[in-house]
Amino acid sequence: MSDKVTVLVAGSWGTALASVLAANHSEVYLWTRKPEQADEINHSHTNQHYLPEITLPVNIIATTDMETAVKDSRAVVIVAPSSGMRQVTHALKPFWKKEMLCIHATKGFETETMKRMSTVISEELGCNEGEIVVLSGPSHAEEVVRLCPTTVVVASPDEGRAAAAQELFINNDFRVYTNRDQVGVELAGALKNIIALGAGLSDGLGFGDNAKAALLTRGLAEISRVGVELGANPLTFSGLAGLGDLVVTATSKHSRNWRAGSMLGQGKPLAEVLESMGMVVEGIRTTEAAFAISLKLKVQMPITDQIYHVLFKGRSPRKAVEALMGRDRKTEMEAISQETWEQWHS
Ligand SMILES: NC(=O)c1ccc[n+]([C@@H]2O[C@H](COP(=O)([O-])OP(=O)(O)OC[C@H]3O[C@@H](n4cnc5c(N)ncnc54)[C@H](O)[C@@H]3O)[C@@H](O)[C@H]2O)c1
Ligand SMILES: O=P(O)(O)OC[C@H](O)CO
Repeated sequence: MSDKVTVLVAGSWGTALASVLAANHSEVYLWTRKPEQADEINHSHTNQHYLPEITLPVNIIATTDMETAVKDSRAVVIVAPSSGMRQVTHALKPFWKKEMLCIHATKGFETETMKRMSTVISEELGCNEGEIVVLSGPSHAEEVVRLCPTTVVVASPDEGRAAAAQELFINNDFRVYTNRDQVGVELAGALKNIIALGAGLSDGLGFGDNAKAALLTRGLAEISRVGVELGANPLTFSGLAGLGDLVVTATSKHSRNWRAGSMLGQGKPLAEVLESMGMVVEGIRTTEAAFAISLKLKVQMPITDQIYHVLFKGRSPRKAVEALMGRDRKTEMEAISQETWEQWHS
């Protein structure tokens, strides 16, 4: 089998994952829709807009031609933002072969349908959802390209495919665990972005560490709650894709979700915040999807509910905090359904 591997889309994370793969494999093809970006990567070995001051490995070959990118590849890693996932996977389909390993590293939902990314990909490629591997965990692109030690998890119910994805990526700087809980890993990676926005809002309002610790802890409780209702293993939320990624996204200066939340907390309007980012802020769309899911499943997500109203209904961040702090008195475990509680303690 050839040693060629392919990454679809050359944003921050796609480029960083291509760099990891370039350390392990002889040829890494990186597909982008932008010809000027492909030229920059091939000639200057940089991707300045997304990863300033980083020199990329020379065995990353950028192209705008999907067939060139994918032909004879052993694995395709899709790193489109959730908003572009269906379109990118649709473009991949004519060149896709069943024997290729398909991995995605996107953290979000298709907002219109509330579907997870593995569902969207499997629908477009015409394969089983379980054949897709999801890569997630605490991993900012800016640190991965500087070879800072990073750990991630690759998840699929197909243990052979998860092991193959582990083998593809693992090296001394990038440690990869496997997990069978594809649903949980995918949901944890997407939903933590909402709580990271909330942590940014709290910091933007000038609150302290107590507020942030509360948001992370109660946030983890509510994303685990909805995750379990959607079929996740609750333990996944204590792992790299859950707690690990929640901590990094809610506290790191690299986090776009935290930064966006912080600007909103300082009173900037959403449109201005998004304009100034120049990169995707997945938590915005994810809040919309999670709010709709919580209504549909009748699962309590009080923090998500408040952030939804701040983002889309003009509620002031201060009013949102008041609403959270003034909720009915509860025991800490009260919001967990009886059924889930019994499952955990049986
Ligand atoms: N940046 C990180 O550190 C990081 C880490 C882990 C996971 N992620 C996840 O990876 C995904 C991608 O994020 P990113 O940071 O690379 O975003 P980014 O904003 O840095 O780059 C997104 C890229 O996707 C391209 N794109 C958007 N829609 C497209 C379409 N329809 N067709 C083709 N190209 C399209 C854009 O042109 C851009 O180059 C997100 O789900 C994010 O949560 C990011
Ligand atoms: O920069 P963010 O907020 O999109 O977060 C990136 C990753 O999800 C961190 O693991």
